[in-house]
Amino acid sequence: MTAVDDVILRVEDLRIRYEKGRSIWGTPRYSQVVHGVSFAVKRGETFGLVGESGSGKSTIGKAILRQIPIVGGSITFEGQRITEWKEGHTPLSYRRAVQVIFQSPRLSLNARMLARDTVAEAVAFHLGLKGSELDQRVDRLFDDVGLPRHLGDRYPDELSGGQQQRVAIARALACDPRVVICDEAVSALDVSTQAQVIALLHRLQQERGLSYVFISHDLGVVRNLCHAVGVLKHGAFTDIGSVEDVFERPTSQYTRELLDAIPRFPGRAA
Ligand SMILES: Nc1ncnc2c1ncn2[C@@H]1O[C@H](COP(=O)(O)OP(=O)(O)OP(=O)(O)O)[C@@H](O)[C@H]1O
Repeated sequence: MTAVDDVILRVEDLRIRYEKGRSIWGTPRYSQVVHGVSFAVKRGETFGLVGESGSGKSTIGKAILRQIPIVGGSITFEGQRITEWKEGHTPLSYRRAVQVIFQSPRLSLNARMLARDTVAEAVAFHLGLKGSELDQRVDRLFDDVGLPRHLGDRYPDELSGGQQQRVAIARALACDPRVVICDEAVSALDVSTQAQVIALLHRLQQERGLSYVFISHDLGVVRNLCHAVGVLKHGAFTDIGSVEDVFERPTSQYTRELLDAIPRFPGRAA
């Protein structure tokens, strides 16, 4: 059994709907996209959310980030029920503790800001550092994500996709988060760059004790990086459990079909 303290983030019976237009009387119409999803993310581990496009993966990520309202259920972070906070009143401490990395760093980075300034801005905002202290912290973050320091003088468009994603990771790490939501964070990268970024995420997890919610449609990648996984279909889990259980002993036909679609899996990233 999981000790309560092992769990950093708990999602219980989460239900989310989006407004889908209005009736001729002006009454809002809703479409429910997440139907009672529950899972726990352990400290220093990775929980994978997999499923086909439109199954509700990013919606769950957005709810954890408090970017969208929920209809029912709860989300608890380090014992605090964050879904009880009023909309628009997310404490800065939570926004620091839970960061996100998106699929396209090109879209998430400011095209007119140098890589170094992108990271420095986050460090200055969250940690209030200036001058040489700020410079040293930014240098360390570049080193931590394996980005040569001289690349700090480039704009996003002058960097490769993998380098851009490293800048986005360095920026996300600037405030020492405990949880990082990785929303298709490696999906846009070519296979060899993808492997390098996965190895980087794995190393950062070991070094910093980070927990990840890893959103992906790629089961091979999930098998490599995740400890536990939930397979989503139309906003509900068809399977949930340890990676070994779900991949070796899937209980639903849907998960079996997804697994059959990939021929074989490499071992876990070192
Ligand atoms: N802002 C929105 N307003 C209305 N419906 C939305 C909104 N965002 C997402 N949806 C719908 O909610 C459902 C779940 O979308 P979501 O983006 O969470 O899926 P996903 O599994 O992350 O898909 P993908 O892998 O393509 O990103 C989809 O049917 C989508 O069309």
